[in-house]
Amino acid sequence: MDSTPETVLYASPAAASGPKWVETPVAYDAILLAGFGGPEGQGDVIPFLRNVTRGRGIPDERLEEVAHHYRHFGGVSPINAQNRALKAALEAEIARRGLNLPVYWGNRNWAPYLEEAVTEAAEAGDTTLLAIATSAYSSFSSCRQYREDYARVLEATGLGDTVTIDKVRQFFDHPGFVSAFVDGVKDAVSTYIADGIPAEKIRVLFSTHSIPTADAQRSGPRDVDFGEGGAYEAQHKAVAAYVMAEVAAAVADVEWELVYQSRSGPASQPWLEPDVNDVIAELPGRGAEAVVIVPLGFVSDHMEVLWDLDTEAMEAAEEAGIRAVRTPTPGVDPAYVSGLIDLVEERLAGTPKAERPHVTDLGPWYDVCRPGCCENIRAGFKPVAAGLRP
Ligand SMILES: CC1=C(CCC(=O)O)c2cc3nc(cc4[nH]c(cc5[nH]c(cc1n2)c(C)c5CCC(=O)O)c(CCC(=O)O)c4C)C(CCC(=O)O)=C3C
Ligand SMILES: [Fe+2]
Repeated sequence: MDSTPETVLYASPAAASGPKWVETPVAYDAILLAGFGGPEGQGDVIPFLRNVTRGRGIPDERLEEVAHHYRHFGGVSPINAQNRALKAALEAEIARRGLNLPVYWGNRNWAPYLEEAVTEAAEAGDTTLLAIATSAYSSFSSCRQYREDYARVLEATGLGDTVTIDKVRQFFDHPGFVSAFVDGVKDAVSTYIADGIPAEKIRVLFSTHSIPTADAQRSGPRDVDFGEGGAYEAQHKAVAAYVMAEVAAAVADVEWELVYQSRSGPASQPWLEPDVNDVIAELPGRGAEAVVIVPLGFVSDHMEVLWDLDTEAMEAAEEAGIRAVRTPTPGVDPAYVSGLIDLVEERLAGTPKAERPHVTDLGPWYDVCRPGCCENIRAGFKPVAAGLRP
């Protein structure tokens, strides 16, 4: 493993002194909505995949192999349209609350890029930015990689001395994020029961993106032991347990498990398991007649949801001969949108940790990532923004 020490470039004054929770108000000028990005036509697919795998020199022939699900949908990922809708919904909520906070939207891997968003903000005189990434949990891919990209963009634009970028806490257990999942599972279980399927024959599968086990172990702060799957797995399990307790109180007690999807990378490298489709195939043998698939790791219906769940997992359920339904992602659900603005307001107000909403014992999560948090086994440490100076 690369043992280069972490460099935190561009830590804001709020993050420089050392609290894990920023309890002093910070007068942010604007929100930076940071998305993953996706192609919007067949011609975009390979250049997009080159961006996703930047710096790893993967030949185009290999990229074409992972392009098939984009090709199937005409080369268009739904993710940019979803982020446009989210930006509009956030702006409406900000206006409703009478706040003065422009929202600049940019992606890590496709236009509009983060570079453009940060440049536009700086030109408007908005230099103290609070980032909301469309990613709820802790891991390299869902947290640190965004922070590396903020640093890369500040470096590339030469705005490192002018612009600071902080981030809202990972919001996996914020009630606004969790609400759509609770409602979705309640509805799905009630519908099955109304159709005459007893609760004992229903299984709920919470599905999230698989990641290399080495990354999972390093997810979250280094100085806390979250067990073998790191903070990433612990966060998903805690949220799923919360959702199922709500379902048990309102509808019925149903068995559940956490499963993984969208594995990539070489077969020799261990990734988190079990795979959603393998578990679905086993369900009839375990006495299940119906399955509820919950896209717990995803904020909107992007390609991983449409392809890996709505296409592949649904096929697996059909082959297994069981009923299956996929519950909604937060998308632009009003509870989610308003929860994201609550996350911004707690930073503007410096709300004490004890007053911050969270539905699991793991939260509320840190405003400022600790040094070494969410390390990536493959790349070691690249410079990051939104961190605590080590
Ligand atoms: C944890 C996680 C999230 C959730 C957090 C978040 O939302 O950020 C996420 C989101 C997404 N991942 C996406 C797409 C891709 N992810 C890839 C590759 C990878 N993802 C990984 C993990 C995650 N990924 C990992 C460990 C890899 C392999 C190593 C690497 O390459 O870093 C590849 C390369 C090809 C391949 O390996 O399959 C693609 C094309 C899209 C866009 C979808 C759309 O277009 O609608 C989104 C939202
Ligand atoms: Fe991914």
